[in-house]
Amino acid sequence: MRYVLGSSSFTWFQRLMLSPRTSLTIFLVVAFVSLTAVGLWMLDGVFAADGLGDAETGGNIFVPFLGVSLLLLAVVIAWAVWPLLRTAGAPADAGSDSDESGTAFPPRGDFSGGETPDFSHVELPVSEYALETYKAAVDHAPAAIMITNNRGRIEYVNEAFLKTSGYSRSEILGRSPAMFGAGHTRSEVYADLWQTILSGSVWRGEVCNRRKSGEEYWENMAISPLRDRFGRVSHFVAVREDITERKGREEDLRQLAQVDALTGIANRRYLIERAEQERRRAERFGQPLALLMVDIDHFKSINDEHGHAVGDQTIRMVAQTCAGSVREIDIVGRYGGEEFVIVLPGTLPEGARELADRLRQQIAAIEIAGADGMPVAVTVSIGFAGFEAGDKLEQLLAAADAALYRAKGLGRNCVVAVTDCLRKGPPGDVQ
Ligand SMILES: Nc1nc2c(ncn2[C@@H]2O[C@H](COP(=O)(O)OP(=O)(O)OP(=O)(O)O)[C@@H](O)[C@H]2O)c(=O)[nH]1
Repeated sequence: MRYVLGSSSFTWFQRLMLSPRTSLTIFLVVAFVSLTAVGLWMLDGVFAADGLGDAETGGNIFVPFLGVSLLLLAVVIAWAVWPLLRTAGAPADAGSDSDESGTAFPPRGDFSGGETPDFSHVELPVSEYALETYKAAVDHAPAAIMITNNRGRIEYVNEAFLKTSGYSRSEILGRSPAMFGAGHTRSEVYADLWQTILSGSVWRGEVCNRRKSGEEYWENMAISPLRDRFGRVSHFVAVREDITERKGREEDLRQLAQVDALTGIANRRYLIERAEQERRRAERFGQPLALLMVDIDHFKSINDEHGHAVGDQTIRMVAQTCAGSVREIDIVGRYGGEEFVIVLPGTLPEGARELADRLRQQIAAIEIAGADGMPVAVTVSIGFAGFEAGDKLEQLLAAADAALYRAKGLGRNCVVAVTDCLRKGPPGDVQ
């Protein structure tokens, strides 16, 4: 016999019709009425002879027969209606655990330690019709639903799950949910997931999975433990929503917020944010940090002679050359119109000079066709500075800028390191 908790969605009439107790009652009532009718028919001869019986001799046996029948009828009806009267007054999810014979089930929860069991929940019998309705609701729910047992094997997936994952049911059932992992989710996320659901709570999070086609997709998941009637975790139900599109939009917004539209490298705002992170790291751990400031020489002339399209193309190519010359951990950003900043974590001034020289030469070798079809000469001036303890980011930027200014003064297409004198402002030593 199957049961379900909570009866608030059932009308009295439905309860009445669903209860086996009611069916039995109806049967007994019909039986009593039939018996009474048969008794009357059998006593027909007596009535025919004596009317309603012999009052003097007390020979009217119909009256006690009917009395006993009605009494039994009243007892049976009371027996049938009493549980409904009791449960009707209780909250929707309250009552007592009982099966159709009235036997209490072991209630949920851990009752070790001599606690009084809580019999406040009632379990009402559920018809096959109701169960079919619930199953259809889960089967065709718009969210993907998966049920795994407590050994981590998949026991159920609904239609939406099959559609999202691209697998057939037979390819999924009995296997581990790990089959969907794209391999990007950090192990701490899974550790947190298991810790949460094994402690009986609901875990919510975003996970990157892989469809059967190999395509990766993002899902927002809520996983909750299911307990059996003895309070033990027997299954886990996961409700999953495909959020790949939303993630894509978020990524687009992130790109817009961080990336310079013309060049594809970091924009000024993001550059400063990342540079500040690196400055703090250098400060805290006493690590070296260098910063390069790169500026295209006579860029105004390029614009004027060849037009803005060629000017833009020049900016793009210089940016790409800068980005292609550095390590993954370095940060390249567009600081101004034709000015770029390169942040070099863990780099001493010697290393910065080496990179700056190489970069200057690579940029001088860039080939861009001008408006007249002739190559455009592109050179850059570079100033650089090493982080000194206590430097604020503005000071570090100003130091590199001072060196760049000096490089321009020296005739451009050269690299200059900042010196103490340059840091202090007045013109000084040039390297
Ligand atoms: N095509 C194009 N031009 C830009 C962009 N941003 C700034 N500029 C132009 O770049 C030019 C920069 O000129 P200046 O600051 O005088 O510098 P310069 O001509 O490179 O001279 P030096 O730096 O002293 O060698 C200005 O004419 C700006 O209008 C851009 O995104 N695209």
